[in-house]
Amino acid sequence: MTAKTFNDTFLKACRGEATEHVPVWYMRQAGRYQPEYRAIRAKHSFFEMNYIPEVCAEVTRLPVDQLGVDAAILFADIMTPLKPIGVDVNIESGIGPVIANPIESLKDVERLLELDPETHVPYILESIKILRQQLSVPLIGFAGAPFTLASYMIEGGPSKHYHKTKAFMYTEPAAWQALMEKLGDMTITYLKAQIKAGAQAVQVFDSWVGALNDEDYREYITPVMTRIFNALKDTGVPMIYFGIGAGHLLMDWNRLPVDVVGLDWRTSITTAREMGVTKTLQGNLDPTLLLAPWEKLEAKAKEILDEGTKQPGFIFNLGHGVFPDAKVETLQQLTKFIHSYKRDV
Ligand SMILES: Cc1c2[nH]c(c1CCC(=O)O)Cc1[nH]c(c(CCC(=O)O)c1C)Cc1[nH]c(c(CCC(=O)O)c1C)Cc1[nH]c(c(C)c1CCC(=O)O)C2
Repeated sequence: MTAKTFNDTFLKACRGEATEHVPVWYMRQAGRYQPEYRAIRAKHSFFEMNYIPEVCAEVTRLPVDQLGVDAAILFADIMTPLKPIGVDVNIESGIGPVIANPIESLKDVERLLELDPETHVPYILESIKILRQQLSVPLIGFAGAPFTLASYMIEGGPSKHYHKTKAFMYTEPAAWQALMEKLGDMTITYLKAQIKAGAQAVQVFDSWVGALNDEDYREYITPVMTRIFNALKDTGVPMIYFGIGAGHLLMDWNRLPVDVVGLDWRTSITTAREMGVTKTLQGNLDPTLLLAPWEKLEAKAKEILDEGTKQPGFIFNLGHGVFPDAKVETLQQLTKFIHSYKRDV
């Protein structure tokens, strides 16, 4: 087997450098829309797929081989490191994470263990090492951000309005502070361990932080996010920060010591630039468009490419994860289209 040359387009774009083609990867690029994934998932629970490094590596590679994307993202979940520190979480198909022992008080926060990656998540580190031997594209490591993790830990599962989470934040400030500190420490330790094992970029998912207004974001979240990104800066590995419905927070994000901002589909690239966002951008096709006629999908993808490539260093992605009813062929066609895109000058 001859080793393919390493495709570093994604890493160059993260650093804001010009690239030969626009790099692309998709959030939730490994998942139920793939028949091969469904076949493996039929044999294992979600966490079992995490625990067996060969399975984890196989599922991580699936979309790279099948779609030809420019980066792989480790197959795990934002909940993966919470289980060994004392969160009784399960991933239920079609629902998401469900937690049997939600956090209700400072005592519950104090009960959480400190993450020791070598003993708590050795299988994650092993999967990364295996993948680095096999991949010819960069491997993205990731973690959930404190607010988003806390929302599951407090609500006990998915939520619409995060009212328990926000009520806890407002009424139990000391417990909230302690929780943010613990989750901040955990995120730093976990991502440092992933980087040491070989992750070449990291994405921090703050999917639900858009539930906060900008003042609350600054008071309750900016300190912990600043601490996380500052602690990882010395690794030299590009850092991406992503959230949904967070257009009103973009200027706060632009001030964080992070390299790349991930946009959802609600805020166009042009709007973000007009607001004053100067960071490298990643995004932001509405994943529902994967279900639309090709012409409509292509037109929107072209618009995003035209806007994104106005400055060097742009990464194409979806504005949120691939849905289970998307078609592999559509993602293949989209990837080809992005790779063949040339900017009209
Ligand atoms: C909020 C969040 C979670 N998990 C994640 C986030 C942040 C990104 C986002 O906002 O989507 C992150 C995540 N989850 C998963 C990955 C793996 C890598 C990849 O993107 O391919 C990543 C990066 C696998 C997964 N995580 C999950 C699946 C589906 C599991 C299955 O097969 O049943 C996958 C492939 C489960 C999960 N876990 C979570 C949800 C909302 C769900 C989906 C529920 C469902 O649709 O069934 C929590």
